[in-house]
Order: sequence, then C-alpha cells, then structure tokens
Amino acid sequence: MNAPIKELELVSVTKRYGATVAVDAINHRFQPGGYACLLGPSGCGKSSTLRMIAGHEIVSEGSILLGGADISDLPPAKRGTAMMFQNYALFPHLSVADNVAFSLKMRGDDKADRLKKAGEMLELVDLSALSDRLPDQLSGGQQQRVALARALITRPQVLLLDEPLSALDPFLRIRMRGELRKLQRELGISFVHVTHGQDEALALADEIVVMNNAIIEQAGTARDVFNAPKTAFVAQFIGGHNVIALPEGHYAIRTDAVGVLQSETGKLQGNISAVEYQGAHVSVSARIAGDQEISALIPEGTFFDNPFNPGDQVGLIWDDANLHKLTA
Ligand SMILES: Nc1ncnc2c1ncn2[C@@H]1O[C@H](COP(=O)(O)OP(=O)(O)OP(=O)(O)O)[C@@H](O)[C@H]1O
Repeated sequence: MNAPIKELELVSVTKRYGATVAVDAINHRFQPGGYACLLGPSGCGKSSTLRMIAGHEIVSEGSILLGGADISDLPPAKRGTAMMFQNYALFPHLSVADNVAFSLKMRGDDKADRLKKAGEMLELVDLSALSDRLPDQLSGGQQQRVALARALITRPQVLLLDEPLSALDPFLRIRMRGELRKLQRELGISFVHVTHGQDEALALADEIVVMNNAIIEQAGTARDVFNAPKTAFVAQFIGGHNVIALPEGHYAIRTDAVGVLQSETGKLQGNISAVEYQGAHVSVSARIAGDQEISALIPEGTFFDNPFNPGDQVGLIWDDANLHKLTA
C-alpha cells in the first residue's frame, strides 16, 4: 500500500512585490490526490500563488503546509512538490532521457539508477521510443510530455502546472488535457494547474479555485462553482450565466435556464439585440430596461421552429428556483 497523499494547505498566504499585493492572505486546503485548477484573469495572482507553493517565490506572509509540515522556507527540491513550466524549460543540448534524469543527477544519484528511473518515466508518458532525441526534434505535445516526465521523476506529492496547455494548438490542447487528467488519476497525486481558461478548468478539475484581485473569490467542485456562483465576477468569468439586477438584488441565472417568448408577456420584456448560431445551440440576447442584456441559450431545433430576429419584441421567462442570489 502506498502512503496516503499529503494535504497541501495555504494559511493566510500573502505575496507582495514592493507596493503591489499580488496575493492577499489567501487560505485554502487542496483535496489530497485531487486535480485542482487555479482559475482567474491575467494579473489576479494565480502564478504567484503557484510559484510560492513551488518555492520559486518567497512567501511575504503566511505559511504553506504539506501534510501539516511548514514547507514555506524549504528549497524547491526539498518540498515534495515539482513544477512544470509554461515553456517547458527543456535543456536544448541534452537528450530527452538526460532532460528527464536531470534532477536526479543534481541530487547525485548514480548513472544506472538515473537512466532506469528516466526510462520508467518516459514509459509513463509514452515516449520511450524518443529517449535519444534532442528537444528541438520533438513536436510541441512531445516536448510537453518530456517536461511532465522531468517534473514527475522526483516522485512529488504535488505537481504544479503553470498554464501547461497554452503553447499548444487548440486540437492538441484538448488531447493533452485528456492525457493530463488520465495521468493524474493513474498517479493519484495532487495536481494544481493554473489556467485562465474556464473551459479547461471545468473539463479537468475536481476542484476549481477562482481567484480575482489577489483573493480567492470561490472554491468548490467544478459543478458547484458553475451551478452556484457566489459573486457576479465568478458568474461572469465561469461563463454561461447572466447577472441580472432585480429590485431585490443581483442574481445569476444560467443562459440555458432562460426562455424567450414571441409575445411581450413573461417576467421581463425586451428587444432582441443579437442572435448567434453556435451549432447545437443558438444564443439569443435581449436588451431589457435599465440597459441590461440577458442571453438565452436555446437548443438549435427549438430556435428554428420559432426563430427570432434582431429588433423583435420578446418576453423572457425562467423558473425562479434557477435564480442564485449573489453576495457581491
Ligand atoms: N516579479 C514581479 N515584480 C513585480 N510585480 C509582479 C511580479 N510578478 C507579478 N507581479 C504582479 O503581481 C500581480 C499578480 O501577478 P501573477 O503573475 O501572479 O498573476 P497571474 O494571475 O498569474 O497573471 P497571468 O495569467 O497574466 O500570468 C500582477 O499585478 C503582476 O503585475
């Protein structure tokens, strides 16, 4: 039996760069052995958070705990974490196998042991056949797998990934996304993956941690965050929601929970402002009083049974049970 995976915990972690507060006293316990995505817009502090966990950036205040032990002051190689960088940072003059074995060489492991372990890691990422190549003789997806093998060779408790899919073309990105998820399940260790793509986070994560302006706005399972966003920011960033100002306060409602009527009845009245064909669905937007816009995602067949055009006067309907009151 393998020892249980240790829990990674952030305790009031702050990062300052001079007068800039990049991360403001965040607290979070990552689910051990889970796939977590740190999601947020550019500049929200997600890379700083990841780099502090990895030990590539000093924590200004607070602590990072792994299995209850404070690792905040340990060097990166002694933490039980490993990082895979956005640009992979492979050594161009070293073969695939030597790149993968690099950290073992630094640690002073003997050559036979290094090559054996590098071979196992290359098998794990399905690259055994290419072990003698140089990085520039590989495709983007293959380079990424080398970077993964190189990070995993130290047998970390936590693998940290900074925008790991951003350098790949859209087709490869979706394939590698599936491979990352499969690898995480096979290894059973914790992954913390930084992304600004909500699709990527929803597709991959057991747990999504949404950051904005240096704080955690909401954390939860992908389904909880999507179905019950707590703030207007989360509702808008995660996508697929309207944020509506009603006399009683602000509410989020999923775009697929809004219906559009040809008549001017319904809960609110408006004018169709845009119709966008999206394949399986058609997105219909209507402008209502107060200069608000509400979108409805209508199944393609339903839409074409009764199509709308920009300028049409319509009524909007929904079930109030689908409204989520927002706290901010
Ligand atoms: N080395 C640095 N010196 C000064 N300010 C920095 C430094 N690194 C980051 N910052 C600032 O800290 C804030 C958070 O940056 P960080 O890179 O953590 O954000 P991010 O969410 O990862 O953004 P991105 O998606 O663009 O990488 C930003 O305002 C950024 O300008």
